[in-house]
Amino acid sequence: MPEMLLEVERVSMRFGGLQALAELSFVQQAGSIQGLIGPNGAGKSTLFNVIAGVNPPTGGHVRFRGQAIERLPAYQRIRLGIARTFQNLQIFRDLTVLENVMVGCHSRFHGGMFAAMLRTPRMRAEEARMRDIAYDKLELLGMAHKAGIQAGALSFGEAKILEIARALAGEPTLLLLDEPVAGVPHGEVAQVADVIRRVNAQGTAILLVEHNMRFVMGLCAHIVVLNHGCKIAEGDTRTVRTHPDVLRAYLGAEETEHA
Ligand SMILES: Nc1ncnc2c1ncn2[C@@H]1O[C@H](COP(=O)(O)OP(=O)(O)OP(=O)(O)O)[C@@H](O)[C@H]1O
Repeated sequence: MPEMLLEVERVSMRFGGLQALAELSFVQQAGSIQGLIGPNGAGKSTLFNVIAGVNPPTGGHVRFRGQAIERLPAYQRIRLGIARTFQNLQIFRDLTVLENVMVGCHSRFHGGMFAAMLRTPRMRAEEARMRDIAYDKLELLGMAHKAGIQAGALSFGEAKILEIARALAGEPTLLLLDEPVAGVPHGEVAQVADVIRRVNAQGTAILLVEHNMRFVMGLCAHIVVLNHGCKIAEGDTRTVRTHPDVLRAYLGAEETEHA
């Protein structure tokens, strides 16, 4: 029996008069890849923010490995094993690729600022360890040969993969990917899909928000569909693709398939 990793239970999110999420419930098993789709404004990013700890929900519960986390600050959730990437690229363009990934290691290390400034032996050892972990992540994602170059010189697809590598540096058990192929040229999409499969093969569960339907259907065995903050369908790709409410929601929103 697979472990229940994430339980979203009747989660609501209200911004003033706007109900962005309405009593939304779903679960995610450890080690699974799950898609979260829905037209613009359906509530996908709001849900990511609730799970990652940007905003507490106005109702309901989020449990991670059985523990209620909906009131925990974001940094504590990272330590528990929840990592995310963002819709808009957030890399440090002037740092090297390796240094960008090392930034993601900080949640796992505890050397203080003074230790860092004084470059104590402990701090130097931590830094060497971070370098090794960061390099391992780049190797896993097929980016080790770019470790020393400036992140600003990467292609857009590589930069999106770099963000995934940085999120992995904290050794998450759940990775939230917010539109990993938005804006990625067609020729690089398969590379990002391959990276996501590799990450998942290492045991990391993935919750994937993406508008590119072919990409989602190719990666996810199970998909949850939101519209106007409510879950309108969930199931395997076939169930979701043929569900009348899903077809109606997408037709109404003029969604297009990018791939
Ligand atoms: N901080 C906020 N304050 C007020 N309203 C918000 C806030 N964040 C989101 N919303 C509203 O909540 C609703 C859901 O937005 P959300 O960004 O979660 O949708 P989405 O499914 O991620 O859309 P997209 O696919 O376009 O990214 C929208 O109506 C949005 O305008």
